[in-house]
Amino acid sequence: MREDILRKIVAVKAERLREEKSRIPERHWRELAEKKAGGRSGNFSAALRADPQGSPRIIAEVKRGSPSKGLMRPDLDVVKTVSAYEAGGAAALSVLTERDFFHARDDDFSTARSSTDLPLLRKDFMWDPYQIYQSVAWGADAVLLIVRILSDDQLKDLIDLCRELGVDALVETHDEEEIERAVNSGAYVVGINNRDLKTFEVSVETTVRLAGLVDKKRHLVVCESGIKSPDDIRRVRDAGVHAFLVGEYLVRSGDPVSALRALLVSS
Ligand SMILES: O=C(O)c1ccccc1NCC(=O)[C@H](O)[C@H](O)COP(=O)(O)O
Repeated sequence: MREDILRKIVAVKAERLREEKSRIPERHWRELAEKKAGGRSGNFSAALRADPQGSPRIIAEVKRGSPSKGLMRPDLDVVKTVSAYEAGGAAALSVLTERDFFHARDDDFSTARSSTDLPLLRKDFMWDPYQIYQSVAWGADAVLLIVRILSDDQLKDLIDLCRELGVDALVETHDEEEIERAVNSGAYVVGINNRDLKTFEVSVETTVRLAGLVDKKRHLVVCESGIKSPDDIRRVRDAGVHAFLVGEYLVRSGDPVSALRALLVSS
């Protein structure tokens, strides 16, 4: 069986981070982040909270490629994609910023930021406060924290730092144990990723199974990965999930406005 892809990604990312830190010290990002702190506070989580009878909240992802699918959209135009997601009714956007496995370009996040006022999630592999300061300095409303790559202390410290800086943390889990660790570390927005990191198989049944473990009155739950039809949304929505993170289905659709609208009227 294949090795968990996260280990590989983190090893490559650690090298990139070392190089980045040698060029730009943490102080630079910290000072910028502290100036911006609280400016966009709570935007992301507020966008995911909705009237349970209303349409589903969708976080639409800007995604050029992935470890499971390779380079899907080398031609992806971030400005046009963001504008289509806005027109289609996305509640928030996710922008992948990892270069080696997800083929992100250096300016994808800044281009998205200057193209929309919708809440933006920086989706990357993060374990160092440096990356959180940098995300806030870039104008992120939320950052991804993946439980599997963090110790309990790291997770708690990063969630606390996010709170101090007024940025939401989408705390991503894959199984029962990780949900418990996320909740015990103070996560408010809990993501459940449907992708098996060893086989790359995706099944929305993962969210259906795990969502029951999260108290929906105290936490927001986000279903992540593998959503490719209105039926998937219907199925998961019945489990009480607040929002859905959708990438591949939208970037491959050829018509993201219609694809998003179809998902939004699915319940
Ligand atoms: O997308 C992958 O292949 C992948 C592999 C290993 C770790 C993470 C991966 N994806 C990150 C994501 O969580 C997704 O980009 C996001 O949930 C959207 O998923 P999808 O709608 O299936 O593109």
